[in-house]
Amino acid sequence: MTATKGLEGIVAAQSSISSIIDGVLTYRGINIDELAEKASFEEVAYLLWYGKLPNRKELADLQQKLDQYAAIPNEVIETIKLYPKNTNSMAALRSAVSSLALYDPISGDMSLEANQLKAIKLQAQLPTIVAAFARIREGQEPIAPKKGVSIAHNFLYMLTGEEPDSVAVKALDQALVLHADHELNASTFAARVTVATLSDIYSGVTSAIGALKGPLHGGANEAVMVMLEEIGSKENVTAYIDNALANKVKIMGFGHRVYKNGDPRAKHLQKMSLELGKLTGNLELYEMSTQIEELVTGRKGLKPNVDFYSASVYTALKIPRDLFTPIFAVSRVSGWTAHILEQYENNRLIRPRAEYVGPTQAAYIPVDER
Ligand SMILES: CC(=O)SCCNC(=O)CCNC(=O)[C@H](O)C(C)(C)COP(=O)(O)OP(=O)(O)OC[C@H]1O[C@@H](n2cnc3c(N)ncnc32)[C@H](O)[C@@H]1OP(=O)(O)O
Ligand SMILES: O=C([O-])CC(=O)C(=O)O
Repeated sequence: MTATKGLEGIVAAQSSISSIIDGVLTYRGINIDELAEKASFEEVAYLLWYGKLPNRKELADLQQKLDQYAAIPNEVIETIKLYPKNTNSMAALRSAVSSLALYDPISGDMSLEANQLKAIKLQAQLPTIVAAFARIREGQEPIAPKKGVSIAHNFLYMLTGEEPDSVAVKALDQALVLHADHELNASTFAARVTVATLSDIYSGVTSAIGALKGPLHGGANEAVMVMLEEIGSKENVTAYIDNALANKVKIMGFGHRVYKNGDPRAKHLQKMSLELGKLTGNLELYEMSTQIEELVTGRKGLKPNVDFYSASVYTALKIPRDLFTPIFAVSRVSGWTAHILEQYENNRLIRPRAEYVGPTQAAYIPVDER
């Protein structure tokens, strides 16, 4: 038995949710480029869960359910108020999402209908949790979700208490579409491993949030912003990148396990970053980012991934840096839950083997003789 480090190239599940074939990403067979231009995030969530785009009535029914479940239990709000104010935002999200299960009377109901409803509840409630956490830590009261608006609109409204402008809503909606699913990435795999024991959907999503938090995965979008802030201005880019590469420091937002010729989502985020930069009259972050891209691609052949330009996009939307990864979770919960439903549909325990490399035939030495 020989282990493959990082399971690179190992096909560990069958799935009909999203595909990456020859560098092209599709959700249920529809090219992400088309979805990014034309679809709303709610349509995409429906597509991921049910395998087809919703008609008007199906979309209206989904919107009605999202409205119905967007408020989070008061007990969850009260516990968020007890979290340390400077706690990590993904740790807060992980804890709050885990606690949702305690107040959901159907959390242990494993029927398909109950699990489909729990997927919608989680999708409705994650944005409310992230916005509530962001306000509570600032000493502000959380804002109740609005009815009849998109998740992107509602999130920006709950964050600020003000009606967001349509450009910001459109940009966030598009970012949510681009982050919704991505085949067997680490957090989705964590979710599938968890529920393959027949544990519940809340356990699966809690595992997934834990996996997304790390900087080699979703946490990279925040790390990109840390890097941009450290660099400070365009004049410093070359020295910073040269120094990082010379010291074998990874440049956040570059490289990918599957894409070797570029991540198809990155170009959409780059375009958004440019457009938002022009609109806000501040192109500094966009220009620094393109300069970094030129250097890293030129020196190492590495291309930006989905996390790279999302940092400047979210900053242009005035979203605090440590909410970038929670926003990734707000989008990816659609994909996680779709994968969890798919796993339940044709389940088998996921239990690979390890290549043992430790000592063999070691003797037990009594404690007083060690
Ligand atoms: C939503 C997402 O999860 S997208 C990914 C987000 N993560 C990041 O942006 C973090 C930075 N990138 C990385 O760490 C990696 O490219 C990963 C984790 C995305 C992919 O990792 P792997 O497929 O395991 O590639 P691995 O880390 O083994 O890298 C292969 C080689 O490229 C180098 N490399 C990979 N990414 C980078 C990078 N961002 N900067 C500098 N060098 C890099 C590695 O140092 C390694 O070089 P070596 O062979 O000389 O040791
Ligand atoms: O697929 C991966 O390994 C990481 C990624 O890009 C994602 O989860 O969106």
